[in-house]
Amino acid sequence: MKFTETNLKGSYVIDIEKKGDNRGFFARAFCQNEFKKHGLSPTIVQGNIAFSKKKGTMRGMHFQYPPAAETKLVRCTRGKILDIIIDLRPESNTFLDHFSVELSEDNYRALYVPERYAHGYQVLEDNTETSYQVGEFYTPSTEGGLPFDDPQFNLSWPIEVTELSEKDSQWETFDKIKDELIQRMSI
Ligand SMILES: Cc1cn([C@H]2C[C@H](O)[C@@H](COP(=O)(O)OP(=O)(O)O[C@H]3O[C@@H](C)C(=O)[C@@H](O)[C@H]3O)O2)c(=O)[nH]c1=O
Repeated sequence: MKFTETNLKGSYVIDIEKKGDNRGFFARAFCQNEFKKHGLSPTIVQGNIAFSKKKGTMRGMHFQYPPAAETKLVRCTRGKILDIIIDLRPESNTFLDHFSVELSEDNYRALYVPERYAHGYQVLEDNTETSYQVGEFYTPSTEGGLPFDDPQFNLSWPIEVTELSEKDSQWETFDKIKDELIQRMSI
């Protein structure tokens, strides 16, 4: 696996290294030892699949507050997404900066999202499937979110938004939750 740290410390784009033969290829997609060597948490407690029917569908921006903050290892196993993360660690030099990357069935790319980051993505093709492993149990009582179009972040989504959950249409903007977020994200 090839680990490339993004502009946001601790978050990584992970590419596979294919071993091809007459049948196709083989590639390692996760390894506890390699994760540890690069300083990534190797803990996985749940694995999730999300299927989105329609191009333009938006999911995010989501996070869990400590003590249930979670790492995510995100992959797009069918179709294509534009994935964006926002650094919500108050002590970080890149607090409130974001990073975006395209993940697709063709590029086999994964994104490792550290704890205390917001995460979201837009689906770029019909019938897109994401598959991701998380480092903490789903804990709805600690769930938080920000609007995908929060003016604070000026995120650049490539296409028109066609579908959004009710929950994701109701997150308060960063401006409104700033104090609470900084307090709860401080460790
Ligand atoms: C995330 C999650 C949801 N659910 C349930 C709650 C609800 O009934 C249904 C759909 O949940 P949501 O609307 O939150 O699903 P979704 O909007 O796809 O949520 C996901 O979005 C991306 C961007 C992330 O980063 C993920 O961590 C996760 O928050 O599934 C679980 O049972 N376990 C889980 O881990």
